[in-house]
Amino acid sequence: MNAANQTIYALSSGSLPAGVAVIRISGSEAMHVVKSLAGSVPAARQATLKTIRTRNGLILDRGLILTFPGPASFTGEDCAEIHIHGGKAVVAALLAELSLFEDCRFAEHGEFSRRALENGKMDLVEVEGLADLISAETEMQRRLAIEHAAGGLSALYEGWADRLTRARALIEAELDFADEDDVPGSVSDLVWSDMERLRSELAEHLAGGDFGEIVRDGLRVVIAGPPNAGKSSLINALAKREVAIVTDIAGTTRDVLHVDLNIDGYAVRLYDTAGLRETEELVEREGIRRALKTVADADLVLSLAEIGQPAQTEFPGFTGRVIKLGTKADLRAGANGAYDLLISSTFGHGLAELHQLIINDLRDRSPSLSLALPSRLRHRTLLKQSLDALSMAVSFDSQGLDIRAEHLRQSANSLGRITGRVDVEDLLDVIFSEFCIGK
Ligand SMILES: Nc1nc2c(ncn2[C@@H]2O[C@H](COP(=O)(O)OP(=O)(O)OP(=O)(O)O)[C@@H](O)[C@H]2O)c(=O)[nH]1
Ligand SMILES: [K+]
Ligand SMILES: [Mg+2]
Repeated sequence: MNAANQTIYALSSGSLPAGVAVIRISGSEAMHVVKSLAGSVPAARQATLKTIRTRNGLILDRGLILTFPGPASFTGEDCAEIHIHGGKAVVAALLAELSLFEDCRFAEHGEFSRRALENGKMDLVEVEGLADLISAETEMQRRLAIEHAAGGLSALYEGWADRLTRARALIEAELDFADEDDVPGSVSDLVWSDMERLRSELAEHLAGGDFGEIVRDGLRVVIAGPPNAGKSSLINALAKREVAIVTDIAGTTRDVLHVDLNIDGYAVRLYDTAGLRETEELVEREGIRRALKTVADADLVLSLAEIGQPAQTEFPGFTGRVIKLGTKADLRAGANGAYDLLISSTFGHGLAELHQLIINDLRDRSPSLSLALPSRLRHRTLLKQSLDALSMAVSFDSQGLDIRAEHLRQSANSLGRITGRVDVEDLLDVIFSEFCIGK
């Protein structure tokens, strides 16, 4: 039997020890394995308490067994779950026992999901959404992931692909009858006005990808400014721990450091960087080079300056938003209009207001209340291809109908590749390698 047909098993629950551990089994041998371990196969989808024994009759543990005969299972194959006590030795003993069954082996990364995809239980966007759901750490990441995992986005793409395909069919029908004089032009007009509408829907959706990626990967906020402005003190104050070294020596920070924060349910990755100044010192220069590169890749820059000093507003290669922060406000009284906000990391002043500025920035970026947004480069690339093909189809009146129909076909194909309806075999290894074992 080749590897793809073998029955697979893995620990699907989290790290051990734990109260309960769940071992999942999928494949044609699943029911045979359950019968051998538990003496009989419990009724489908009913948790049943069983004594689990080795093939020599020794008791391994007692636990719940659930069976899901295919195709009504996660993978579409015969599946079983064994819920045992989550002790390391208990789980090791059961996994060792499972390895003795013929045509059974330990699952690879994401192999359960891969089988679900191959058996048509999920499409590619749903599979990616599931991976994101499992790794979601903030509420907004969870909400975005569930849109993908639960099929919201797939339905949108399939609806659009169907619309493109129907339009192409109508255009091709018109081509077939082109010799006959009595074909009304109005069908074609209706098709093209609908395609024009679809083009703006697609463009709007694609534009939401910036925000989708920010929700999924986190907003990149970079702290920048001259040496001793208090950059490292700020990252420490926001992280509530000593992430970075703070001294009164200018040029303390050299490497780029970061912490992940959860601000109002959004993932925010905050970077501390080397102080920006002219210097001949080799290590510091390298630090500054890295700082500027990090700034260029930022979504939002916090430009720090000690109160009284001007805050830098322009950074090479960065066109996004800059928030000017006057630091060490405790040293001098009185606000100065040159800053967006005055803070004191030492005393915690202004930090709540800074949180609010970051939240406002995120809200400004959000295209809509819905999180049915593309969130990966893969989605964006294919959406862009789909949009480009559709734009070609609608915007050149002079080209032949057959060419325009071909553009419609290409546009639908690109959408089909997002959900995996159209050839994606080469992509699968990359996508599933992100998964943990047991998913
Ligand atoms: N009074 C006061 N001092 C501060 C405050 N924030 C930082 N400092 C002091 O300013 C000095 C420099 O702080 P750092 O956080 O190391 O500054 P930096 O911008 O990271 O400096 P480099 O890494 O050298 O670029 C330290 O002595 C801090 O204790 C503040 O809010 N109030
Ligand atoms: K310093
Ligand atoms: Mg520093």
